Amino acid sequence: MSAPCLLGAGRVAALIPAAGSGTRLGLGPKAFVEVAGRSLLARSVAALRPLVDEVLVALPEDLPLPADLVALDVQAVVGGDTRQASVRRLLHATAADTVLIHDAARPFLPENVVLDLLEAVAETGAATVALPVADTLVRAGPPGRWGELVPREGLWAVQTPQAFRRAALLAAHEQAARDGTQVTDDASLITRGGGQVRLVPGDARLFKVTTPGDLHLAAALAATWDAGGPR
Ligand SMILES: Nc1ccn([C@@H]2O[C@H](COP(=O)(O)OP(=O)(O)OP(=O)(O)O)[C@@H](O)[C@H]2O)c(=O)n1
Ligand SMILES: C[C@](O)(CO)[C@H](O)COP(=O)(O)O
Repeated sequence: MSAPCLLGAGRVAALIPAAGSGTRLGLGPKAFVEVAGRSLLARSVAALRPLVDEVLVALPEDLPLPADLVALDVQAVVGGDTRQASVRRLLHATAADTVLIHDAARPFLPENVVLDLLEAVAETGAATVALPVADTLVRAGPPGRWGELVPREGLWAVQTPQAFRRAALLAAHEQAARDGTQVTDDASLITRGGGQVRLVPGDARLFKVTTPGDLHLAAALAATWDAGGPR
């Protein structure tokens, strides 16, 4: 029996938005960028495939599914103009009970984080991985100048994966499409409709590869990760 079934989440689909253009990284479609010989997308898929019943990825329109993913039994859909649009297309392409949404751009995903998230979604219907903020926070004033201190108490930085009952997230996306709401993650859509979202402690290694500096960090981490270091 699969991990999701054991945890009571029903049939689980991992939905991976991977259709971004990677503007901030500047190396072309980001999900296809390689770290230590393996793409960000392949790393994210490999982390999730053993833990879920199906995997769907949203790709840029002109790019086929890489050959190494076909072997992993992955379905592809064409993504949209925004992350939100890509996730909406993925939601329409599955009939799973529970969906786990994970950025292709977060390639180092520890198994215990996924299992904690699946347990939480089975209990609550909506949960996201996140980390308590550890730095002092400031809102900038004039460009490049300290403006106002933001108390960090109670603040968490939201990561992925996030997990939801598919029907609830699909309804939230359809509502957002009707009223033109644009948000940067899926948990926000649930809370806009009055829903509760459980925060599940994440992992520093789940950082999102966004800028060139992150790629150096990813290469360093891959050396221990690929050698089977602690997950
Ligand atoms: N139209 C889009 C935009 C983003 N994504 C995906 O959403 C995740 C988070 O997006 P982000 O890190 O912003 O990636 P990019 O949009 O590629 O980066 P940038 O904003 O620098 O262009 C990534 O896995 C990305 O591929 C997507 O599926 N469809
Ligand atoms: C979903 C997300 O990774 C949670 O932190 C984030 O909001 C994505 O933002 P992006 O600007 O699309 O990278």
